[in-house]
Amino acid sequence: VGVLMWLHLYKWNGQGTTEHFADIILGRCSNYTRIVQPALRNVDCQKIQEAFKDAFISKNPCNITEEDYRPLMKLTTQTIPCSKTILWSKTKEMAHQYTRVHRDMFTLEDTLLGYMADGLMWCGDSGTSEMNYRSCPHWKKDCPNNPVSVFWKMASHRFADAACGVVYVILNGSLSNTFDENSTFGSVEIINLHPEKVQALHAWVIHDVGGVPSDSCMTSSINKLKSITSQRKIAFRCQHYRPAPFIKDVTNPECSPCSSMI
Ligand SMILES: Nc1nc2c(c(=O)[nH]1)N1CN2[C@@H]2O[C@H](COP(=O)(O)OP(=O)(O)OC[C@H]3O[C@@H]1[C@H](O)[C@@H]3O)[C@@H](O)[C@H]2O
Repeated sequence: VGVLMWLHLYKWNGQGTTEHFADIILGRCSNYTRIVQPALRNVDCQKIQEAFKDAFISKNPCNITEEDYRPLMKLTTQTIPCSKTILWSKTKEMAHQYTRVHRDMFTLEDTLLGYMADGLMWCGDSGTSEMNYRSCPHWKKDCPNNPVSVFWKMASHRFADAACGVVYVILNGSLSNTFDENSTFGSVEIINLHPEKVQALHAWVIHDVGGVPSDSCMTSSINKLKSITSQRKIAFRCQHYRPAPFIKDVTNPECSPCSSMI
């Protein structure tokens, strides 16, 4: 029986549920609603923890749906001021350095939902109420509709759906496809921005310090992003930066910012 149990727990190719997952969710929720955003102090973190677990516990981890997360979504609705939404793609660390300096702006991680889940893994299995700490489905090697991938797709969808005013996106100018249509930004967020609420998308393209300042706003992938936004009746603007001035917003003689309207 032991071997069968071992096989049952180790059958996936992805990392297992983060140790103390439920306690981390509860602790992060309390921290966020008391310290990071006290305006949310009336949120019930116990209920949120329960709703998060109920989304995937005792369910097949390859057949999770956005519906499973609806109760959690209802408990974590949050209003972001217009022109304060920051999206990112392949620039996670840079985006969070920026919002650590510009505290009035929000990446998904700076909202309660993203703050609680960032960096964690979680999955369960039908037929048991336990979390699987040994392994969880890998989105490519096992299945895309696993608890973590469905969560980020749903959270990203909702984050973009709620955005208004000017929306910013931080992209990586050091990659050949600075804009990747298959990324979450490219396949979920950009298509869920509402033209009646979002006037413009401003892309900040960051290229390596010391790297040759390519004119990374004129690449084919950025032109693809521009064509998608104009088809959706959303104005587009692109500026490219070196990391340092971008983060500290200091003027930098050679590139302050190197803007190019396209
Ligand atoms: N911890 C977070 N993870 C993710 C966020 C997010 O906000 N926080 N995501 C997605 N995401 C997960 O990160 C990788 C892809 O990143 P990466 O390839 O670097 O970029 P993506 O465009 O796919 O996704 C970033 C974009 O979607 C939201 C966030 O608001 C950004 O505007 C993939 O597994 C996604 O499911």
